[in-house]
Amino acid sequence: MTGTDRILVLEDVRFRWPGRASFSLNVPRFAVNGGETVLLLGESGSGKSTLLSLICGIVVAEAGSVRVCGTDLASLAPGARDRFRAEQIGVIFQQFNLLPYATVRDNILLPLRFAPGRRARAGDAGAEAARLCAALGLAAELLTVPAGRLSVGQQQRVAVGRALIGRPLLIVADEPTSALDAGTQNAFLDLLFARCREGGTSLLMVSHDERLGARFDRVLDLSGIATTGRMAA
Ligand SMILES: Nc1ncnc2c1ncn2[C@@H]1O[C@H](COP(=O)(O)OP(=O)(O)OP(=O)(O)O)[C@@H](O)[C@H]1O
Repeated sequence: MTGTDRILVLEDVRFRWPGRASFSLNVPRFAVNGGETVLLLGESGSGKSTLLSLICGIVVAEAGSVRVCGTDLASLAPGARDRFRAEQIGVIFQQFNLLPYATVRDNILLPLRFAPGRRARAGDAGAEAARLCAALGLAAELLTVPAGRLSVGQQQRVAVGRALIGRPLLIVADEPTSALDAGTQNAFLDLLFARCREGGTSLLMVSHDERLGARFDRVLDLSGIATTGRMAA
C-alpha cells in the first residue's frame, strides 16, 4: 500500500475542547486506505464525534496533522477548509442535518453548491440526484417534497444521497443507524455499502454498536487508536 492509497492519515494529533476540565483527544496514528470500510467503536462520550469533527476540519488540531486526500487540513484557512470538506468528504451526521423546508432534490444537491469539482464529477446533477434516489429506494415523486415531511428512514436515505453525490473519496458517518429499527438498519447499510463499493469510496463510520462490525474491512475501538482525558484548564 503506497502513501497515495491513503485517503485519510492522522499523525500525532492533539486536540482539546476549550474550557475548564475540558475533554482532550490524542491520536498518535490512524489511517484509512482507498476503498476501505472502517468501523470505529466507542462508548457514548468517548470522543467519536470529536474525532470526526477533526477529520472533517470542523475543528482543528492543536498539534500534529490530519491529511485528507494528501492535504493537511491545518494548512487551509477556515473558508478553504469548508470548501475542501464539501469537495472531498461526504458527511452523514447523527441527526442527518437536512434542511426541512428544502426539497429532497435540493438537499441532495446542497454540497455541490460549494464544490465546483464535485459538481463537475456529478455531471447532470439533477439527473444524478434522481438516479441516487432511485438507487436508495426513494420514489421519484419524493424529489420535490420538502425533506421535513419524510419519515426518519427516508430522511436517512436522503442524507446518504447527499453524502454520495459527486463521488467524494471519503464518507464519514456518525452513528447513522442509531434511530433505526433492525430491519431498516440493515437495508440502510446494504445501500450505503453497495454505493461505496460502486464508487471505490472509503467509509469511516463511528458507532457504539459492535454488531455492525461484520460488514466492515476493519473494526477498531477508539481506545485502541486514541488516548483521551480531562485536563484542568
Ligand atoms: N462543542 C464542545 N465543546 C466542549 N466540549 C465538547 C464539545 N463537544 C464535545 N465535547 C466534549 O467531548 C467529550 C466527547 O464527546 P463526543 O461527542 O466526541 O463523544 P461521542 O463518543 O461522539 O459521544 P456520543 O456517542 O454520545 O455521540 C464529551 O464528554 C464532551 O464533554
